[in-house]
Amino acid sequence: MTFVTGEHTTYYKPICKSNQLICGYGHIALITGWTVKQTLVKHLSPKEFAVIGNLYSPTRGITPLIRNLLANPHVRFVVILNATQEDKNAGACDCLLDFFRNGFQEGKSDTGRKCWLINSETKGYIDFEIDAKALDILRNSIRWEEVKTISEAVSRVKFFSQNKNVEAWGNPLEFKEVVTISHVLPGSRYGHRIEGQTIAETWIKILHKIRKTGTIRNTEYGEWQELIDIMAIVTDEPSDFYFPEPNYLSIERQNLQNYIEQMLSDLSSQEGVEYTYGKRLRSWFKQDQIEQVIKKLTLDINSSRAVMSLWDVHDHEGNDNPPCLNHIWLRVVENELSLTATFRSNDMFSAWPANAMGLRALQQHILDNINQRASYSLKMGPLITVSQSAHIYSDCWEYADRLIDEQYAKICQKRDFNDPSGSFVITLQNNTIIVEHTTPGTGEIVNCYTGKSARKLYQQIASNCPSLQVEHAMYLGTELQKAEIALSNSQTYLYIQDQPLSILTKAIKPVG
Ligand SMILES: O=c1ccn([C@H]2C[C@H](O)[C@@H](COP(=O)(O)O)O2)c(=O)[nH]1
Repeated sequence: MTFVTGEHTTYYKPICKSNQLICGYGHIALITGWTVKQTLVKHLSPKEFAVIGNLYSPTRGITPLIRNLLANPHVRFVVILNATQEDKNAGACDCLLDFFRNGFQEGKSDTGRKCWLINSETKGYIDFEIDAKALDILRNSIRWEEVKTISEAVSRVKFFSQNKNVEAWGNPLEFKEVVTISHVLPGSRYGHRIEGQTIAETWIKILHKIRKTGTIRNTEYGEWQELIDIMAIVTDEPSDFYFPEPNYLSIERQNLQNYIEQMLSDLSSQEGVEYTYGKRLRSWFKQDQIEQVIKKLTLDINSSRAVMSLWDVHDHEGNDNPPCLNHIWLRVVENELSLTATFRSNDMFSAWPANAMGLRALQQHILDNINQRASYSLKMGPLITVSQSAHIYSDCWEYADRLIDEQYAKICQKRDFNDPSGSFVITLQNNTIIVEHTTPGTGEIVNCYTGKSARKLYQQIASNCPSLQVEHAMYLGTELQKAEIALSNSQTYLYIQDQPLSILTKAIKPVG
């Protein structure tokens, strides 16, 4: 069946991401890349376009776009607005253009999933469940055009919309979607502490934590899995940033410098470009807040007032894109400068690695300036992010799960046993279990527990040291149980910490 859309009666019916799209009655899809779509819709009437939508990511955004185009065969024109620096960084519009220009081939995603790979310098994926023939029909049936400015986009849409009697290329097509099922384990919802040496390592731990115990909920953007208040502590990110090889992060090294500039500089705002954090920090409140905190700490290194605010009370009124990063605080302790940043809402898969790297660069900038101006030799302390709604969108669950499968076990294997809560030395003396609690590193004794029952001892230790690392606590439990067995069978067993229980030979059996 074919039908004629010249009368503008066919309403666009998205099958994916419907709440993120502005739909109309025309036969032109306007893809705005990273430009805010509201800046275009105000220049157009719903008769002139079929749909207006953003395209952010070449690996995750092109598939839903294509599914929607296949389900709406009356769309015969695509105008792609490839205008901003973010578009250049993400490469999604370039990759979509390459899909139309160069096609696709069978391949694998970075996480090993079979998919259609777009023939492009930018990695772009299309779900393998979509029939290749249908993709070719789409490529041959749609006229596409790249534009570089908002006004050009508007005028091309208006121009194409003058075409009357445009025929649909065929019947609507829909293809199966592979749904990633989540098995959520029980766990507390509020307040989580995650620590890692690098942003890459901390990220995997964050993904693991959210995927295992996060609450699945519906939002205006579709489904996501969320924990509330994740505090992520990155202790040792190197100054030139660690990118794993091959890079599994959701940011590429070549895009980092540009992101850092958006965090540190007051880039002049362009129509359609969302606020940048640099603008909020440098000029939004008619103050350069980065300079303010440098001056504050230079004058008083002990100040607890080194605060920067990004949330504007007016953000409640009619701002469609209020900042996710809201508050930054710096603190010097024992010659280290730490930076703590609070996000009201944080996309932990797609945005957190870039957010964390930008903040780390800001921390370095502030440190360098304080050291220069006040001849201090402060060192970089940890970067701490507090993500209030810490979420992973459902379309990233599959990627996140594969990454967790590949990386999480490796990270757990290379853990050290330096529990900041200290260590425990267990011995048997005078028919009693002695447990000495020592400081990490120097091994000074800070407490001593004595008794005959493993359970009573671990209960005392647990109540005194509630922040023991999980594996350390489990280890202590097994050691204490071994000590109790040896104590109640002192003629048979010898207890030595970290050794298997050994059976006493006659020669070394204790007397009496
Ligand atoms: O620096 C940023 C900017 C945006 N987001 C994500 C968080 C949310 O997923 C979405 C913003 O949605 P609202 O909370 O503004 O509705 O973008 C971030 O994680 N970091």
